[in-house]
Amino acid sequence: MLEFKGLTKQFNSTIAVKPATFTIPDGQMVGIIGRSGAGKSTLLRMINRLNEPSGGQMLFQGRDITALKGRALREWRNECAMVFQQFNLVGRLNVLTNVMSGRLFHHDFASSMLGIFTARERAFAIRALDRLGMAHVALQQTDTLSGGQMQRVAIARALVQEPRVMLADEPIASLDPLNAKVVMDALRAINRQDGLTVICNLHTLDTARQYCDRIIGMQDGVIVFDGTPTELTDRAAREIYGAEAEEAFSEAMTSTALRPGASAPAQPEARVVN
Ligand SMILES: Nc1ncnc2c1ncn2[C@@H]1O[C@H](COP(=O)(O)OP(=O)(O)OP(=O)(O)O)[C@@H](O)[C@H]1O
Repeated sequence: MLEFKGLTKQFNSTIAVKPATFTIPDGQMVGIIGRSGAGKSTLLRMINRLNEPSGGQMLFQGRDITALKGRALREWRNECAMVFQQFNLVGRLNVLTNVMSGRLFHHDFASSMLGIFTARERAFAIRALDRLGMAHVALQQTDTLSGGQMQRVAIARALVQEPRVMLADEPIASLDPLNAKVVMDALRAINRQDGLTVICNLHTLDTARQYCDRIIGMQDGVIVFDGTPTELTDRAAREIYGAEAEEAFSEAMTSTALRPGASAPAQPEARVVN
């Protein structure tokens, strides 16, 4: 369980995230939505401490994440795998090497510099690629792949970290609707099959509605909505998006091709924040 207790972030005069208090139970798939600048990325990046909180506390299974330093902090970052909008892969390396780089935390400096991985790690990486339908390109140079394929490789790399939480910062923002569906299906399969908590920032309203158990809506650094997709009425969504509502709604219309797999979403704890 991830607990946020008055977690806040200020950049100079901008309060990007105002004190946020909420809990994410293990195994939930959470979508964070809101207009540009609402604080979504800052909130997500505080979880793995890529953004250092300015105040408040964050606990994972009762352990204070905000207090971690040195190796303990690196270990937490390894447990908290992250996928990014721009994939963050090394294009000139082959796919398998990119995936195995997810194991670097488990290596000493010398073996990581030399790129020495065990046979077990290679097999693990191939299995992760296979889960994402990408094992056939394991030895291909990464920059020859399409965006959707690259994001699947990035997810495979995140998986070999053996994470306890998966963070995804706009994972489908650079993809066409078909690839976006493949990537969201993969994230949801991982969530359902492994019971892994997945927290993702999403621009597309109906993607959040279709794939997430729970939606958190942010506006000007404040969580203004926290509930299930069915509780996120059009009226509530318009309030979250404000002046950008029409854009969010038209994106929803153009992405109706996104239909997740058949399994029904688990019922999360839900609450509407006014
Ligand atoms: N490193 C930074 N330095 C200064 N201000 C920042 C920094 N990062 C974010 N901000 C500010 O914090 C606020 C929240 O930004 P954030 O990127 O979290 O929003 P967002 O909802 O993720 O937006 P988008 O959807 O456009 O990515 C914005 O006003 C932004 O300008």
